[in-house]
Amino acid sequence: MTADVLLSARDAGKAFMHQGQPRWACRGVSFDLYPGEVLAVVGESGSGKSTLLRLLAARLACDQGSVHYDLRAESERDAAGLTDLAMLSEARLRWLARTDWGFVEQHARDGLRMAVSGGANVGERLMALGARHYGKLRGEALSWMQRVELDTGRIDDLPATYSGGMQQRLQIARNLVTHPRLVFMDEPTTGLDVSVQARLLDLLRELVDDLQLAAVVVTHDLAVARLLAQRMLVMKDGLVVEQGLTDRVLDDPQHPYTQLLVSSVLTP
Ligand SMILES: Nc1ncnc2c1ncn2[C@@H]1O[C@H](COP(=O)(O)OP(=O)(O)OP(=O)(O)O)[C@@H](O)[C@H]1O
Repeated sequence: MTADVLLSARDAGKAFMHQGQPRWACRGVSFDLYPGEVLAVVGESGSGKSTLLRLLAARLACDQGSVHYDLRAESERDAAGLTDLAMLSEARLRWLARTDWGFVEQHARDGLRMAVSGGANVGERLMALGARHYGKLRGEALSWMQRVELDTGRIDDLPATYSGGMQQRLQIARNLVTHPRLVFMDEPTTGLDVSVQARLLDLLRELVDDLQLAAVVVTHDLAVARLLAQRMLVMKDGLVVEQGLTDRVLDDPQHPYTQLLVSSVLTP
């Protein structure tokens, strides 16, 4: 591990009980993610992508190996550097998840608070950081709504009245308002209309560039990986079968499974 690494997985794995026996959903995953870098995790349904993402975001505990995160910039008093997430208290992990990390769910309603307005959804994470000034919170919410191209006139509306694409934009604003260093995304554009998807992907790419965000993006869509990620992991049956620079993996796939994935997209 080098000093620059932001997130590091070492032999990470998770098993679930299946018919009385542990069955590995993912195992032996190792990689380093650097600040500002986007990593895509691709593979077919059931290959273990979402489980891996949940391990990385400490929503699940590893049954094998470990995940480490660079805590240094998280607070002035912390000079711990790369820290095993398993060593952090629940409260500390919650704090990380609300401030230094974002998590964009596939279904926006899983990542939004549906009972409060769009503006409150954005302001809430700032309140977790201690912001209390109503005017400033509203100003930040307005500015983030503009940034993700939402109609600011909808600030007081409940998210349920937003379209699917708008809800996803709101979820993104809610996650980015605290300027996290790392964002986890689980199929962020899946299920949206193709034209909505394309614009949302462009927006995500712009935000990632502008904010110098590091991100781990789970997707079954190689085009999403191509557009957003500099590096990618290919998963099959819970194992990483290939990893490398996105262009290299997609243009010159080495593993037969990656070759199949790539050719299935190219072949009409
Ligand atoms: N909570 C759970 N309990 C039991 N088994 C689980 C659980 N979560 C996932 N699994 C199993 O782990 C394996 C990997 O699932 P996972 O959801 O990580 O795959 P995925 O690649 O994200 O698939 P999808 O794209 O369909 O979400 C599957 O066999 C799944 O049934």
